[in-house]
Amino acid sequence: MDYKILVINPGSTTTKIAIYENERELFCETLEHDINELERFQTIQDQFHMRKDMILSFLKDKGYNIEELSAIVGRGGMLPPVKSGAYRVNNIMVDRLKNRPAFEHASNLGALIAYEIASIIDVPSYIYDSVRVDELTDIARISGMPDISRTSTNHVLNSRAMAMKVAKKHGKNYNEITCIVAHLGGGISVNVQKKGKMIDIIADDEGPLSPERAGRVPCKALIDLCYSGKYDERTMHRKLRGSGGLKAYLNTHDAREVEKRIENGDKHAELVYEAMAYQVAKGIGELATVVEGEIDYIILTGGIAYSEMFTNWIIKRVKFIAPVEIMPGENEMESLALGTLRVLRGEEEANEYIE
Ligand SMILES: Nc1ncnc2c1ncn2[C@@H]1O[C@H](COP(=O)(O)OP(=O)(O)O)[C@@H](O)[C@H]1O
Ligand SMILES: CCCC(=O)OP(=O)(O)O
Repeated sequence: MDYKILVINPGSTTTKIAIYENERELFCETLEHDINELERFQTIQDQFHMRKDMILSFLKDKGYNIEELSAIVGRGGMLPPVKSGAYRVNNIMVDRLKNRPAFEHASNLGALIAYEIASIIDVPSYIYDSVRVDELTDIARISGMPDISRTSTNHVLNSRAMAMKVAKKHGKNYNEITCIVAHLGGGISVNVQKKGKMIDIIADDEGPLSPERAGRVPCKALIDLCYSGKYDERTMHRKLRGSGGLKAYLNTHDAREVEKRIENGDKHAELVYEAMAYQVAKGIGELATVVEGEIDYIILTGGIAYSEMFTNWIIKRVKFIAPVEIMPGENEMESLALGTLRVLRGEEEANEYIE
């Protein structure tokens, strides 16, 4: 039986869409959203109709009939912690993402738009390997402050897909290997996957600085800044996510632009950019202790993994731990499609979302 799957992946300034017929990609398109147009909306949630309508008109203009779709999958958003794999989108998930997401993020729209379009044509909608997959061990949850329990938010979809690819490349089963994956994109996350489970992570506000995020910063100074009266809450959040990291130090979140400056002799750019690699390497070292150094592969993936300059800085610091595999780019659209295909074929069961 043939299946056609529409994949929806909303990012901060783009919505990527693709249609897969079984394993074959029929097309993949990035719909760009004008930054001035996005600023018209108070919240990301308010962009729902604009993004959904844009997808539907794109499909219509290109002659794709949505009635032919077997299922729709969206990138999973900021839910309370969930399991890995697929979830069928239901009313409870929709209510959570619309009204009480863990925090605002463009990916919250993935499930919502998938559900809305799927209900027009009466097919199922799913999310797969949500950013909120949480398989941390009990010991990893202790933060040092009883009011704050550690939880997991990271680039699960691409990180798991790359780990599976590397396992396959070496003729091994994903569930047999232990690896550390660093996703090097606009946001950076590092995670350790032991025999199919992502048992600890270093990401986001606990992680390395990244093109648009501050990462882990000294807490006492951060508290002082929050109460300094200089910045409101929204601005402080933006300093951590959106306008932190390379953007704050160098006024660009494009790693390629930073590399051009370094090639032209900009020593400050070099210091900050190498600090980002240094922090990624430190994160890998830290997670290596979680599995007592027993690691089969370290995997570098995401857009910045295309850069030899950047990956070489990491490799020189971590190659004593395990062999390093470079898997540049991200595999999110294919991973969403293939995960859904396994569900449609009955090779994998979708979880039911409950709270
Ligand atoms: N060839 C390259 N060399 C260095 N950096 C790159 C290259 N290609 C893309 N990047 C950087 O990758 C980052 C985006 O990574 P990507 O994984 O595509 O995004 P995201 O995780 O934000 O969806 C940007 O900082 C971009 O400049
Ligand atoms: C670290 C959680 C996932 C995430 O932030 O995704 P983006 O980098 O795509 O925003």
